[in-house]
Amino acid sequence: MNAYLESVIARVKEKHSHEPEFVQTVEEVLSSLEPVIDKHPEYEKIDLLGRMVEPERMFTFRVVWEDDNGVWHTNTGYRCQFNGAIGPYKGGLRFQPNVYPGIIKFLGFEQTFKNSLTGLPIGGGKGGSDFDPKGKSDAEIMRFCQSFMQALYRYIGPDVDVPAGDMGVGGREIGFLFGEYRRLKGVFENGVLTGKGFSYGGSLIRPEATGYGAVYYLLNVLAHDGQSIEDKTISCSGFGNVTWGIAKKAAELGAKVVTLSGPDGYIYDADGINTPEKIAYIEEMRNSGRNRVEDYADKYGVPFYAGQKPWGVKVDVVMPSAMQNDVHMEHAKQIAENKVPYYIEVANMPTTNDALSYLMTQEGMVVAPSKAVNAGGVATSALEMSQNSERLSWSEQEVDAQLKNIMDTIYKMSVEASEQYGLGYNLVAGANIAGFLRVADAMVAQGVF
Ligand SMILES: NC(=O)C1=CN([C@@H]2O[C@H](COP(=O)(O)OP(=O)(O)OC[C@H]3O[C@@H](n4cnc5c(N)ncnc54)[C@H](O)[C@@H]3O)[C@@H](O)[C@H]2O)C=CC1
Ligand SMILES: O=C(O)CCC(=O)C(=O)O
Repeated sequence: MNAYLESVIARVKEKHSHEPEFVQTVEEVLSSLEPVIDKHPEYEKIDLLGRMVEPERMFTFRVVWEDDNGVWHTNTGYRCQFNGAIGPYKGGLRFQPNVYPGIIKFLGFEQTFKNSLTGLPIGGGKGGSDFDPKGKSDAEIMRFCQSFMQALYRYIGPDVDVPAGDMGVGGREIGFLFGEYRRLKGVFENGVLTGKGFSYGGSLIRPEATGYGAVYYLLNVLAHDGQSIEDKTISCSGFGNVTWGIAKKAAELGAKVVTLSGPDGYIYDADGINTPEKIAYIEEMRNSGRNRVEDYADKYGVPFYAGQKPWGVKVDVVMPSAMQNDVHMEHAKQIAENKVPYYIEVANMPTTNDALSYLMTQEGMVVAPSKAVNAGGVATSALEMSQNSERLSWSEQEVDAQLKNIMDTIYKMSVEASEQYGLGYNLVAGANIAGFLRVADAMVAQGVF
């Protein structure tokens, strides 16, 4: 391996051994950049890679909130402003009990390259809290969001840092966060957050955008092989915002999602989760805060497999869409044994590095990386920022057409970058290289920073 590249990875491994998710993404991305780094020996002198793996700024804050019984609780809030070379920091907030700096940093690092791939002026950021939304009342969620924003509002802004949703943060939370920001600042600065409700500056299609974008990306992959999406079966994990968007678009195009999962297990619906009622029920389950997918099996009389993941189900397309490291080596082997032709990552880093390498070497399997596939969400957030700046709202058709165009371009750029560096049809390396080059150019141009 290139000596400079190797030394940066080794340094990250040593320095961040207590943050395995961050080490994992750095190793995955940097390893695939070797042909680029070989071609640019000048990067070493300006320590471009060393700078890229160090967040520009990261901070933690105390979030105190009162529950419905009058008991006070203390959580930790985080914001990581990872890389602002190509635009204001941009990325979601995650509320989940397992959130710690390693998760926020892995997400911020991925976000930097993903945002670059969109071609839009957005830098990489991420944040969140170890707060557990499960079982909380609306009033408790509101008080938590208000307290979170009280600590954060001085450090964000439409041209500074623009948070949005991620796991555990959807339209309801963004509404509470925005209300508190407006109260504290005394200005109607709605470009400060994305994923807002339409009535106060949200973009049409943003709720669906990550899932729709993933399906638009899949259409490109299928077209490359002369295939259509019609009648394809898809297995998804989770039953959150992203899975909902995939199911909705897949149904519209004649394909069907047949699995959902949760921390309790997975369900298999052979008929497909493809009626408006079933799709709306995904949303209902997510919003219930129960975090139980078994509810779907109870309602629709389909099999539920307690404590298991859906990766052993034979389908045409696997789309892990819940969380990081959902697919391990044992699952990768099941997917390969089932001769699944398309492995399309959707959640951020859903595959362990060994499982990803294994899948990428399977004959007859196309592997697509999450930072490209799920970029439609943040891209549409950037379109929301544009609409807020213009003080206009675009039609559903306009946003959707732009989203589709962005996803087509991301696919094309990834293919071209991979070919240009002699890697053939490697969508994973192609996305990493294309995302890296834009950030690298901007960092080189901006000097020591
Ligand atoms: N919301 C967005 O616009 C974007 C989200 N993503 C990524 O997509 C993934 C899903 O995000 P969202 O759908 O927004 O989150 P969400 O909070 O709406 O849904 C997450 C889902 O994961 C499930 N889940 C949690 N722990 C689980 C476990 N141990 N086993 C199985 N399922 C589990 C939850 O039950 C829930 O259904 C995450 O990796 C997120 O970072 C990526 C790009 C944009
Ligand atoms: O819409 C956004 O700003 C962020 C979406 C997100 O969190 C992600 O792309 O992982």
